[in-house]
Amino acid sequence: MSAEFKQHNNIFLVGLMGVGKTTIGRQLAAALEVPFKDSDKEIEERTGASVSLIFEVEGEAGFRKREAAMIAELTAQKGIVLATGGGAVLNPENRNCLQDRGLVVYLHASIEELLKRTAHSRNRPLLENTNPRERLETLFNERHPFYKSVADLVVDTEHHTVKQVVKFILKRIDPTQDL
Ligand SMILES: Nc1ncnc2c1ncn2[C@@H]1O[C@H](COP(=O)(O)OP(=O)(O)OP(=O)(O)O)[C@@H](O)[C@H]1O
Ligand SMILES: O=C(O)C1=C[C@@H](O)[C@@H](O)[C@H](O)C1
Ligand SMILES: [Mg+2]
Repeated sequence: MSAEFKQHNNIFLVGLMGVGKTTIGRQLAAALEVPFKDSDKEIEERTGASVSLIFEVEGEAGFRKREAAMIAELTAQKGIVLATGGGAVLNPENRNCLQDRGLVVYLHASIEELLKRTAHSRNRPLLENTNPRERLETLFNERHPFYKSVADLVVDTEHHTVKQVVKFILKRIDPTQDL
C-alpha cells in the first residue's frame, strides 16, 4: 500500500478548474467508502455565500484566507477524499498541508479540453468577464509547477474516462487490489 496514503488515509485532488476534481473525487470516495469533501463547497457552507459572492465582496485575497483556513482544517482529518480549489496550491502553507497529510493526485487535461468543460459553468469567478482561453493558459503556466511539486501522482483526465481514472488511483493506493 502506498506510504503517503497509509499514514493518513487521505487523498487530495489538485488541478485546474474543470479538470474533474469534484467528479472524480466523489466516485473515488464512494469506491473507498469514505467521506468526500470539496473545499469550495465547505467554504460556501461555512460562509453562507457562493464562491462568486465571496470574490465579489471580499476580493480574491479574502477568499484565499478562507481557503487556507479550510485546507488546514480539512487536511487535519483522516480518511477522506478532498477536492481542493483550483488555486489552493498557490499558498505555501496549503502545499505543506497537502504534501504532509495525504496522497496528492494532480489531475491534468489540456486547455482546449478545460475550455469545453467550463464553457457553460457558473460560479467560477476567475473565468468571468475575461478571455477564458488566455486566463486558463496564464493559470496553467503559473500553477503547473506547484501542482507538480505537491503531487505524488499525475493523472490525465482527458484521454481516460472518470471510471478509468478512479481505477488507476485505487490501484496506486493498493497495487494488490484486484479491480
Ligand atoms: N475523464 C473525465 N474526468 C473528469 N471529468 C470529466 C471527464 N470527462 C468529462 N468530465 C466532465 O468534466 C467536468 C469536470 O468538472 P468538475 O466540476 O468535476 O471539475 P473541478 O476540477 O471540480 O472544477 P472546479 O475547480 O471549478 O471545482 C464534469 O462536467 C465532468 O462530467
Ligand atoms: O482556480 C481557482 O483559483 C479557483 C478555482 C475554484 O475551485 C474556486 O476555488 C475559485 O473559483 C478559484
Ligand atoms: Mg470542483
